[in-house]
Amino acid sequence: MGHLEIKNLKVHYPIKSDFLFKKKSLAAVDGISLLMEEGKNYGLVGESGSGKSTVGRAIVGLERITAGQIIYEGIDVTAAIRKRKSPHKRNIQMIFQDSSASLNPKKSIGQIISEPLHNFEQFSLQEEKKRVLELLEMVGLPEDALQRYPHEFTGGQRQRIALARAVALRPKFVIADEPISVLDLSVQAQVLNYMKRIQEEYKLSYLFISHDLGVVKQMCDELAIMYRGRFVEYGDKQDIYRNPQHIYTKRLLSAIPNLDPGNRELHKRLRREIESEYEQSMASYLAKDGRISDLVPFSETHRVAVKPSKGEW
Ligand SMILES: Nc1ncnc2c1ncn2[C@@H]1O[C@H](COP(=O)(O)OP(=O)(O)OP(=O)(O)O)[C@@H](O)[C@H]1O
Repeated sequence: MGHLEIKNLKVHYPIKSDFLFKKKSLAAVDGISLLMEEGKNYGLVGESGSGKSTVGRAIVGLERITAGQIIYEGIDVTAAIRKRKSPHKRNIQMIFQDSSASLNPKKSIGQIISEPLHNFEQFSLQEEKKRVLELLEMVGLPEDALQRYPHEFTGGQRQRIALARAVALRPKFVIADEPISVLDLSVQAQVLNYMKRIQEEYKLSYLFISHDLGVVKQMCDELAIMYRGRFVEYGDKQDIYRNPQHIYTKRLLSAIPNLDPGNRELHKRLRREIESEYEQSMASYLAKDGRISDLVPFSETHRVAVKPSKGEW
């Protein structure tokens, strides 16, 4: 079984400093590690600005890494993955949130989907067309989509086109960065269904990036909760939903709208825990005249024990 490992990844962006000669940087990702096994799905969840997209982009080689390693099948690909035609790219692909930016408006759907095939396969024209049609069918689009352009499709259809392009080379890992967050609810479910179906067929793994714990619940086996460039909690999905350890995770969970009736009790419990933790930290903050950052102890990563799960959450 293949695996993709991220080891102590850091991505720091240089920022302007008030002082001459003093360089400052923003730690968008500040030392995260994750081991992804082929066939399993992973969720990366956090608020806007927590560093999720930067992690995804770094894994596929779109960011300059400050420190750390990307290891695929035991091989350090950190430098190689940054090259446009790196052979590792065929196994690690990405879908972006905004399809109007990620699909070139000047290229037809046929050209867009066949691009990775051009770069990595030695197909004849006929073979290439056959494969593109196969991919279109997989994402539920008609043959005549081949000659049409991205603006002629809805947001949901464009994400399906992006999905077809991402899986054209049968990659082992697909990083999906908020792939459905700008779509209507009914369309969201449709795109997720195509993603699931393709996963079953290709046995690939998704790293599903989202700000919404409700969405990743359907898609992932394991979850990492990210806050200010670090993981504050990592573990089995069921465990995290049933028994979140970190106050930040509790806050994200308690913010999920429309919880099923069975989970209202959990909601209430989380709210009580959040209030009590907040009061405690406020008391200790006032007692020792600490810094604001002492208010909530966000620095520690909680590992949730992986227990056998009893039924769906
Ligand atoms: N190219 C860049 N240069 C400087 N700072 C950046 C750059 N890209 C991202 N950042 C900053 O890094 C931090 C993390 O950004 P990132 O986009 O990874 O977060 P995110 O959790 O994916 O949020 P969102 O869901 O809003 O995209 C933010 O503070 C952002 O402003």
